Amino acid sequence: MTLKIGVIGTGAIGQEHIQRLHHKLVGSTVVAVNDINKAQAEEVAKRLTPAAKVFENGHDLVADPNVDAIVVTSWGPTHEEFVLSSIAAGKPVFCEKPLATTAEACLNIVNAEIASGRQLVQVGFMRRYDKSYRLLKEQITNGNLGEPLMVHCAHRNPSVPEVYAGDMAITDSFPHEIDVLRWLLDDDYVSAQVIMPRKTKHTRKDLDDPHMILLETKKGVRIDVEVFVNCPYGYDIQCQVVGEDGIGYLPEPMSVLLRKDAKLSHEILQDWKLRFIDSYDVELQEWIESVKAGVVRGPTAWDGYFASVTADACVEAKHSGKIVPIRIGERPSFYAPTALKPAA
Ligand SMILES: NC(=O)c1ccc[n+]([C@@H]2O[C@H](COP(=O)([O-])OP(=O)(O)OC[C@H]3O[C@@H](n4cnc5c(N)ncnc54)[C@H](O)[C@@H]3O)[C@@H](O)[C@H]2O)c1
Ligand SMILES: O[C@H]1[C@H](O)[C@@H](O)[C@H](O)[C@@H](O)[C@H]1O
Repeated sequence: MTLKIGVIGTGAIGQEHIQRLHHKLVGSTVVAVNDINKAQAEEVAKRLTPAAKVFENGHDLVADPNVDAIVVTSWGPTHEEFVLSSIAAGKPVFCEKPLATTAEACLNIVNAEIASGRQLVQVGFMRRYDKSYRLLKEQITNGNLGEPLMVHCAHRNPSVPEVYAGDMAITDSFPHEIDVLRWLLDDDYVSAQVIMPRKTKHTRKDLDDPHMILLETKKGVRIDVEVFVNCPYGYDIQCQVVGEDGIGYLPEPMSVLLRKDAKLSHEILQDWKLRFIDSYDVELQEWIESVKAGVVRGPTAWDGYFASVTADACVEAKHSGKIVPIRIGERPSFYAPTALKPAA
C-alpha cells in the first residue's frame, strides 16, 4: 500500500520533505499540498509533485478523504491548529519541531490525542535517527564511558532568516538539544539557567546571539550548550559526553582531509539540510512504516511537550537571570513505549 500524504507548509523543509516523500523514500506519495503563500505552493507542486492538489487552507487538506496522513512543515505558531485538526480527523500526523511554540499548546495536543484514544502524532526530532548520535548513544548504553557526569554541546548556524526573532534560539534551535540529550542520557531535566555572553557583531540589533544554556538532569548530570546562530564559519553541531571512565565525542560529518595550499583541512558544512540529510531520510522512512503498522515509534507528542516545558523554563531563566526549576508531571501511561496504540 502506498501512503498518500498531504503536506502543509511548502517552505524550506516542506520542499525537502516533499522531495524525499515523493521521489526518494519507499511506500509514500505526496497527493496534496498547502501554504498560505498559494503561489509558492503551486510552484512547488508543479516542480516536485505535479499531480498533487493544491489546497486553499490546511484544514481542508486534512479533511480530504484522499489524504491518509499529514506532514506539518509550516511555521511553528501554526503547528497546534494543524496537529489538532489531524487528531480530530483521526489521521496520523508528522509535525516538524517544535510541536508547538508554547507548553500550553503542546499540552492541548497531548490532551486531544489521549482523548482520541489513539496515538497519531510524531514530532520531527530527527537527531535521534542520526548515525553519529546513535553511535554516541551506544557508547553510553554499553557502559563504555561509565556514568555520564557532564555534557558539552554547541549548536552553530552560519546565519538565520529575518523571521527568526525574539527567543527563537531557545524555542526553535535549542529544542533539538533538549530532545536529543534527554534521549541520549535517558534522563529528564530538573532546572535551567541561561547566561548571555557579549553579543556578536554579526547579529541583528533585535536578536540576542549567542546564548549559553545550562541544564541539570534528575541524575545530576550537568549540561552546557552554546547556541550561536550567526556563526559565520558554518553549520556546526558538537556534543561531548564526559563520563566517569571516558569521554565520547559526537563524530564529525565525513569529509575528505585535504593537503592543499600549505594547509591540512576539512570542509565545514554550511547548512542543516546537508548535516542531517540521512537522518531525515531514516526518520521519514521509519515514520511511513510505522503509520502503515498503525503505531507511533518515534518522538511522541509527550516528547514535544517535554521539550516545550524545558524551552519555556529556559526563556524564563534568560529573562529573570535566575535558575528556573523544570516541573513536569509523570508521563501518562498512554505514552509508555509498551502501550503503543494502533493509529488506524
Ligand atoms: N528538523 C529540522 O532540522 C528542521 C529544519 C528546518 C525547519 N524545521 C522546522 O520546520 C518548520 C518550517 O521551517 P522552514 O525553515 O521550512 O520555514 P519556512 O519559512 O521556509 O517555511 C514555512 C512555510 O510555512 C508557511 N506557512 C505559514 N503559515 C502557514 C499557514 N497558516 N498555513 C500554511 N502554510 C503556512 C509559510 O508561508 C512558509 O512557506 C519550523 O517549525 C522549523 O522549526 C525543522
Ligand atoms: O529550524 C532550524 C532547524 O531546526 C535546524 O536544524 C537548526 O539548526 C536551526 O537552528 C533551526 O533554526
